[in-house]
Parts: sequence; C-alpha cells; structure tokens
Amino acid sequence: MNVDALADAKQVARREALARRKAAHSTDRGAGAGRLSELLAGHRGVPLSGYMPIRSEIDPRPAMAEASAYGPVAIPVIEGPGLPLHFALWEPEMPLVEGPFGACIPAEPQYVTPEILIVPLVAFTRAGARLGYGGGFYDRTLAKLRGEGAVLAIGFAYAAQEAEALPHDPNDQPLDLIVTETEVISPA
Ligand SMILES: Nc1nc2c(c(=O)[nH]1)N(C=O)[C@@H](CNc1ccc(C(=O)N[C@@H](CCC(=O)O)C(=O)O)cc1)CN2
Ligand SMILES: Nc1ncnc2c1ncn2[C@@H]1O[C@H](COP(=O)(O)OP(=O)(O)OP(=O)(O)O)[C@@H](O)[C@H]1O
Repeated sequence: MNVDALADAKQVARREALARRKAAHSTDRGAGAGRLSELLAGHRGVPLSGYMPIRSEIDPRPAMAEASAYGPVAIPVIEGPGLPLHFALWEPEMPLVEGPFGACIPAEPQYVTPEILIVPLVAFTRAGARLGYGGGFYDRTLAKLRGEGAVLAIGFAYAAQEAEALPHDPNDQPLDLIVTETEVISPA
C-alpha cells in the first residue's frame, strides 16, 4: 500500500473504532479500571505512566490512584509535533492545566521515565497492533524507551475497540498486553 492509501485506511479504521468506543463509553460502569488495578498489583513500585482521559477514552485514573500509593505515577506531556512524549509525575488531586489536544498536564511538571506505560488508543488487535489519534506520539515514545531499556506497554481500551485487523506501517510499536473491561489479552 502506498503512503496515501495507508493514511486513508488508518482514517477509516479510526472513524469506525471511535464510533464503537463512544457507544461503549456511554454504558461504562468502571469495570476496566478494576481489571487494570489487579494487573498493576503484580508490578508495585515500578515507575508507571497513565493518562488523563479525553473524549470517550476509558478512564484509568482509579488504577493510577491506587498505584500512586506504591510508586511513581506519571502522565504524558507533548513537547512538540514530531517529538516523543515526556512524562510528568502525577498524584490524585494535584493541580492540572489543559495541555495540547485537551489532555490535562501538571501545572508544574517534574519529569520521570516510566517502565510501564498504560497506553490510550483508538483501536487494537489481539495480535497487539495499536491505532492512536494519528500523531505518532506513542510510536515515537515507545521506540525511544525500548531502545533504552525494558518497557511494558499496556493498551487500555473497551472491548468494542478491538479490530479484526488494522492497517500498519514500520513505525507502529506493538502492545505487550491489552486490558479491557472484560479481559486481559496477551498477544502471542
Ligand atoms: N488522554 C490522552 N492523552 C494523550 C494522548 C492520548 O491519546 N490520550 N496522546 C497520544 O498521542 C497525546 C496527545 N495526542 C493527541 C494527538 C492528536 C489528537 C487529535 O485530536 N488529532 C486529530 C486529528 C489527527 C489526524 O490528523 O488524524 C483528531 O483526532 O481530530 C489528540 C491527541 C498525549 N496525551
Ligand atoms: N518512530 C518514528 N519516527 C518517525 N516518525 C514516526 C515514528 N512513529 C510514527 N511516526 C509517524 O507519525 C505519523 C503518525 O503515525 P500513526 O498514524 O501510526 O499514529 P498513531 O499511532 O495513530 O498515533 P499516537 O501514537 O499519537 O496515538 C506517521 O506519519 C508515522 O510515520
């Protein structure tokens, strides 16, 4: 597939998955964060990044709050287009300001390097493929962190965001695990 056709295929997959995510969000009872907490309990004290949910993203904050009692928890900060994300320490109830694209960031960021990343997404496959909003931010960030040491990338999503297959390119970074409100998926 050429570059334009690939970008178009990603846009179509995004649009379809976002419609399913919105429907799942409207009936969400919070079961996903409980499952995420159980998984994270096996990694206590390891520096972790979560995210501040935007739009209809599944909310990881209850699991982040629990993890913050045992070790550092951070949230992503965009440094600029084409750059990897940085991660700033987060605690429940801390003062936040609105960052680029509407995701909140700490008012006074203190940067850390996470070893476990809870990764927001638009669509995923059981094989560990991920589609985001199209900025390439997590792809660049995971490529950099994986070049520096061991990282665990945990996709967090509604089960309805699963796709049979997704258009992919060489820059796409795979997920090591996927947690949904119904299961934990370990890509083969
Ligand atoms: N909660 C949350 N925080 C996050 C992310 C995320 O996906 N979720 N990010 C993960 O990277 C970064 C924000 N990245 C984003 C990049 C693009 C768009 C966005 O809205 N893009 C446009 C169109 C993009 C395109 O050209 O296709 C859009 O969707 O309308 C949103 C967030 C950092 N923080
Ligand atoms: N490691 C990288 N180096 C350079 N460019 C990259 C890298 N990773 C991704 N890109 C570029 O970023 C752009 C967006 O990528 P893609 O559509 O896969 O983003 P996404 O995974 O949906 O978004 P995000 O990771 O921000 O949630 C593409 O043009 C892609 O080639």
